[in-house]
Amino acid sequence: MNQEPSPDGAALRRYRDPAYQPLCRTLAEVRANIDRLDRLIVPLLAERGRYVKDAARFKRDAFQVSAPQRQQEVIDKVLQLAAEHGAYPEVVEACYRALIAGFIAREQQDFAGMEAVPEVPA
Ligand SMILES: O=C(O)C(=O)C[C@]1(C(=O)O)C=C[C@@H](O)C=C1
Repeated sequence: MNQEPSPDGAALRRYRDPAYQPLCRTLAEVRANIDRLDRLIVPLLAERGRYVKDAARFKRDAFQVSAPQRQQEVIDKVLQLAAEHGAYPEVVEACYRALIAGFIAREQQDFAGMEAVPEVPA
């Protein structure tokens, strides 16, 4: 029978690595920390989204919105940050590929609703 884990029960398993230091006494405590971090992450994603929206003002066409070279720079940068902070690289890369895909879709929509700035004659 499938059953969700008990939030308040004692640990059922342990890591074989003797150096592993548990962070929490219960799953409820683990989840309270995950929820705390999600409350920090989502506002940061909202702020990031506002800058992506602003980026559309500086672009000429759909290729520039997609900016594949910049996408690769962002992936390389976050993989470097993952290494510095001990984050799982495959998780960071998957998150950022999904994030960028979502942001590009939004930016393409924003771009389609914009008008060109008239060019000022020299
Ligand atoms: O840097 C840009 O030009 C952006 O629009 C931002 C961003 C990003 O989410 O980091 C989004 C779309 C582009 O594919 C490249 C990067």
